[in-house]
Amino acid sequence: MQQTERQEASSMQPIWRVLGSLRVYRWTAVGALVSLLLLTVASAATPQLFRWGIDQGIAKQNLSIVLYSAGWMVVAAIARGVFNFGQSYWAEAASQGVVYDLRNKIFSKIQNLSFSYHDQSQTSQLLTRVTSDIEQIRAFLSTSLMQVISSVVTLVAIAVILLVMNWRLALITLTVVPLAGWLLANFLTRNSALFSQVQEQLGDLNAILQENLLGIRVVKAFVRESTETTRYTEMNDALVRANMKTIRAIRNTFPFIFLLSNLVTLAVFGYGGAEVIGGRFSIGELVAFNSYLLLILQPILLIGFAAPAIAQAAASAERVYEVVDAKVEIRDRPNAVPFETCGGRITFENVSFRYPGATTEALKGVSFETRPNELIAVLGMTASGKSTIMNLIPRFYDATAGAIRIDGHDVRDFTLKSLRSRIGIVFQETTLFSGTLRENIAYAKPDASLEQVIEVAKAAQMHDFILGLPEGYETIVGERGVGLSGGQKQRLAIARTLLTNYSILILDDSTSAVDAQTAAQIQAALDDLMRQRTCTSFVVAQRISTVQNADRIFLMDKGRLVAQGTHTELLQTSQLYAVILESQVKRSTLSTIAAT
Ligand SMILES: Nc1ncnc2c1ncn2[C@@H]1O[C@H](COP(=O)(O)OP(=O)(O)OP(=O)(O)O)[C@@H](O)[C@H]1O
Repeated sequence: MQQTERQEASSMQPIWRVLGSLRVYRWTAVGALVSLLLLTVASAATPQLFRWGIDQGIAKQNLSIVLYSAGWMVVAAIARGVFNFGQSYWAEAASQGVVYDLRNKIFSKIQNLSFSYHDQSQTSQLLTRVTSDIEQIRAFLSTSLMQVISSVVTLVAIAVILLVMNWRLALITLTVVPLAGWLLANFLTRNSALFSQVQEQLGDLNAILQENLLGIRVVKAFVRESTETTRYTEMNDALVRANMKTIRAIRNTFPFIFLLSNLVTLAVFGYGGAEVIGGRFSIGELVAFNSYLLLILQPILLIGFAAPAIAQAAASAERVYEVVDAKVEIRDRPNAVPFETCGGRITFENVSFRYPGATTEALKGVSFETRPNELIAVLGMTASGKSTIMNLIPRFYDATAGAIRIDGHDVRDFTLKSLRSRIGIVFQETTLFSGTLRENIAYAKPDASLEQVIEVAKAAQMHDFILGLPEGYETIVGERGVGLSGGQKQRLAIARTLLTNYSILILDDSTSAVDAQTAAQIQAALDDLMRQRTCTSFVVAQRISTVQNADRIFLMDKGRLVAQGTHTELLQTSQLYAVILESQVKRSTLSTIAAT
């Protein structure tokens, strides 16, 4: 029992937190609340006007009172309209304010979350949180919350009025309240899990859609359209089934509430009619009583409809706060200092690393030190840990054991912003943003002049291609660079990085999709830049030309740094190097033949 109470309390906790965020918009919320109270007064006054019109006007054949009461009824109706508008307007304004803040908060949190969080969370689930979960919260604040407050106020006001008018009849009427309340409470306790399930399934459905949109080319290439459609349809069916379950639950509860109200109407009419015949109650009072009976049912139903929405909003709020509260694993240390000058001494001290959730280590006891202005090529079989080394230098992840230092300072002692802005990295996979080619190249430096953009595009062997386009640098590229070849995207990514204020440059297999000749041209242009501008450069290398140009080669195997030295040295000392090189010579010869 205690445990259930605790669970309920904790499941409603996010709702209290949402309510707390109304503090920022307290005056708007107060406006909504005051309008709501005045609306209740106007509604509760109307049956009294009826009573007055019937008892003092119609029964006593006094036309002026009939007209007066009718006139006041019109005034009450206008007041209801005005206050209704006021409460909807202000409630909407407050709810929009809260979700505006929440949307911004969750977005900026997503920007700050570490790589490991994004590795483990589904993009589509995050999308659902930012869109439909936040919408549930908005609907709760603007509608359900108002419904509940208005219902409670109306119930209390009407109960008092009824008790004053005729306490016996009032007690008969008010029996409907606890009974309907009990039915509703039962309904909610039994079905709260169902409401969360609906939200989760909506997230899953979005996940399939998103995955499919991103991978639509693969789907088509492997002729998996019908399987994908079946997968989506099955999930869609499950969502409809869960939704229908909630509808069935509603269907099983609400008819009983209506039945209750009808029974009470019967009792009021029977007992009230007898009171009127006995002369203890006027007809006007009975009519007013009946009107109040209708008014008392409305709040109960409203609470009934609001309750599932509140349960859904609580589930949504919990999911939203889960992201807002997620721990940012990689952050500045309290006394972090800016990374300003780079001498070029990058040291890995017995570094081991295991990706969160992985069972094996991606790096095992890696140690090395670079010398100023060195160009390091990192070579190794696939999955040997090359990219992982690159990921640790800008602290995309922190080493599980050991330390990484730049000029003797632990990278964790630098502020993240300064560290990352001085490291230019070109990833293996390229992401472009929707916009022009120029905007994409100048992504990290939006105020770069066209000359600067052209300069880096030239270095990345991209300039001639761009000039050949009708719109040149103003050509729009899609969010994923649709319309550009893999090699063109990679070159654009290189240009984008070259425009930053880097002093350490990391090229993670970033010319893998570029033909050998162009890669050599890029390499030649980069070689100059690397030697002039950087303190140290790393190139995850696939090409012999890169390896030969490098000052030193690090050879990785199964997470270990197994050999290091110049090309000539490694040829003599490492059998693995010879094997890898041989496979690359073959690949290079094949691509040269293909190119000619
Ligand atoms: N985000 C991640 N989460 C969990 N494991 C990962 C992640 N990224 C890489 N790994 C694992 O870490 C190991 C090293 O991967 P890494 O990407 O560093 O290899 P690589 O040498 O760069 O490979 P490739 O040449 O194929 O790019 C692999 O076993 C890989 O499965």
